[in-house]
Amino acid sequence: MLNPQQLEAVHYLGGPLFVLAGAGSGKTRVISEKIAYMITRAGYAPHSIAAITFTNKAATEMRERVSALLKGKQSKGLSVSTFHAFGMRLLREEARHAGYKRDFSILDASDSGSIIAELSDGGGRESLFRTQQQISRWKNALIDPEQASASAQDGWQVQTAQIYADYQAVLQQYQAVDFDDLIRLPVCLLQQSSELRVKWQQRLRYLLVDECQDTNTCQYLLMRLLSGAEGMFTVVGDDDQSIYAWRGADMENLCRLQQDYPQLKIIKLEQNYRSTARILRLANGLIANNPKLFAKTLWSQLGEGDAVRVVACQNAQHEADYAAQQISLYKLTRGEKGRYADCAVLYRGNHQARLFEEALRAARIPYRVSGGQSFFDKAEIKDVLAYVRVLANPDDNPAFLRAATAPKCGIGAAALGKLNAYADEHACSLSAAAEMAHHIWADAAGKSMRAVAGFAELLRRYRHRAAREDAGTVISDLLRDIAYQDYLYRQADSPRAAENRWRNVCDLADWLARKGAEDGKNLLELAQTIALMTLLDGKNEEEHDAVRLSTLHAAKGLEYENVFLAGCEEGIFPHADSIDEGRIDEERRLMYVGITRAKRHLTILYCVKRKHRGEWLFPEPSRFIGELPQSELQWFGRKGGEPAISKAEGKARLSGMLAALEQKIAANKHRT
Ligand SMILES: Nc1ncnc2c1ncn2[C@@H]1O[C@H](COP(=O)(O)OP(=O)(O)OP(=O)(O)O)[C@@H](O)[C@H]1O
Ligand SMILES: [Mg+2]
Repeated sequence: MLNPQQLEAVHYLGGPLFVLAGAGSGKTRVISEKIAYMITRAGYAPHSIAAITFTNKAATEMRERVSALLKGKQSKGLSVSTFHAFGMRLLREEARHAGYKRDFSILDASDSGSIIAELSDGGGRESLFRTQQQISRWKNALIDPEQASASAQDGWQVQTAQIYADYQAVLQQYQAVDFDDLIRLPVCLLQQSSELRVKWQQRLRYLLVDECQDTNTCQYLLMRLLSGAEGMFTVVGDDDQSIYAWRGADMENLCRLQQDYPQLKIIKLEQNYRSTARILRLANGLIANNPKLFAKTLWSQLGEGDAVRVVACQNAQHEADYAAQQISLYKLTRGEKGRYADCAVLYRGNHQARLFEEALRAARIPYRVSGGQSFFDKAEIKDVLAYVRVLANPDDNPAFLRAATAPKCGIGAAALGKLNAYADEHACSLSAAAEMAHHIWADAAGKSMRAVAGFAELLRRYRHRAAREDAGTVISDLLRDIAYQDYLYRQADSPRAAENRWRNVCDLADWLARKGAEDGKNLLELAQTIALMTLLDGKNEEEHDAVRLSTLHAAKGLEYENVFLAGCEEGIFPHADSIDEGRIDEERRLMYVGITRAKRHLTILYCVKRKHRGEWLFPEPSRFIGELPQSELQWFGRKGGEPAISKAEGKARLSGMLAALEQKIAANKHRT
């Protein structure tokens, strides 16, 4: 049952609406319920509604939720996606207005990083990162290369503006866009053409945006352009959970809403349905240390709940073992009802994941990592996807290069150089140059010539098949024809490593087959879908009962019964860079996000000793622990406090528990 404020938000369709509320107050739920209400009661056709979520995973969840609420009524045509996926859809449809083909490639951060590295002369990783960030910032502020150059403040900016101009030219030549373009280009198109604006505004009668505190200026503009002057939208958000300022998200956008839409209605939600009263008091106590943009209160009816534990661990190994052991205990003491998937370990940086993975593996606890190195960043996956990309978009030269060299098919550096020269001279793509192998090499029997012609023929054949046959068949035949498995075994350090990598490739092939069948898309059409999935949340995984290991950033919007906040130490969380650069408020909001993921059980972990670059450091506990209402905390392992269980003791207990669990499972099997 929705509460009166939630109902009001669901029913209000009279103009722009902003639902401003703290964590766990049902903002996301309001969006799902509102979509269902609009379709079943208010006469909106599903295809006239677009909902925007922050991650692909959130979009999947929302889609499922809405279809459950619709109880069989059709939701076909309803768009629930991230800003980037939405932008891609628009751009695909209007590609020619932006000088692109429909099948443009989408480059991820590392692809665009390599292009930028090639365009800039020298400089280390640090300087490349700065350049890439600056270009991204310009793009998000809708500043084009000429404007960037005109407004450059110093030598570095002048140089970077030049790289920006070259970079854009290369993207155009490759028929590729980067992630920023997926929002920027639609915004430019809609700004420039009133015809397109009207077309899209008429098509989308209503827009709903979740997590709007994290939209950047470009995304905000897209929203405004799509919803027109009337502002037919509902946005929901929480200024206390704004954690993407470093990527250009701007809380000012929340204030801008009020200026841009004087008729804006604001509804506040105050009841939290997620967490116990004690967890909420901690969250409220912490965030009170930040300056307030909007005043909010949050209360819960879910009872006081357990004390929140703060555990001083001896070192990072101990921290990981402790979490693993507590998770076993949690599962064991709840019998049938206990699920690993109700537990999450959240941390500030990806590098913290490894020890938890090892500890969970040792304790035979299934887990999933999110927000970490994406599945799609693995070399073998990028290799296979390079084939998919170059099949979909022959102009994608980086994909051509990667595909032509992994596995090696007899095309050496010299041959590639020759191809490149031909492509430059004739202003064509490498794929097109490869088709001309007979012209480029006079000797028809030469090895290079045969290799290049063979590769061109392979691409041609598969391009033809990919447009007609189902994705699964095409990809598995392709893998066989290029002997990719043999290549992995030749390349890898050990057969085991090769086996793992081949398993990843098979996972990808299975997934492509399934996704293709589900969405009715062929391999060429899937290419763009895949590119988008690398953003933020990696591969869409099948849900099964597994502990979630996640960065705090990637945990936004989610909830778990039992949450462990790991590495709460000065330098780690808050992060050393944020301390140096005075970005503590944003780190505090991140801590607020972490605390409010917990429904019932919350454990805060820190290490008194941690190895950093081979040296032992003795970090201070995070200042955020000190800012929490101390009477709500129960300490373990601190001098004079209750001891955290020692490592040896923990291991002994854990193996005892595992044995008991195995017995139980065996007994169950017997019975059935
Ligand atoms: N009226 C209600 N009655 C019962 N449960 C509710 C109600 N509204 C929301 N909930 C539940 O409360 C939990 C939190 O809701 P939701 O995720 O929508 O909150 P949120 O405001 O989006 O949180 P966050 O700020 O973390 O994104 C969910 O489990 C949701 O199903
Ligand atoms: Mg939410």
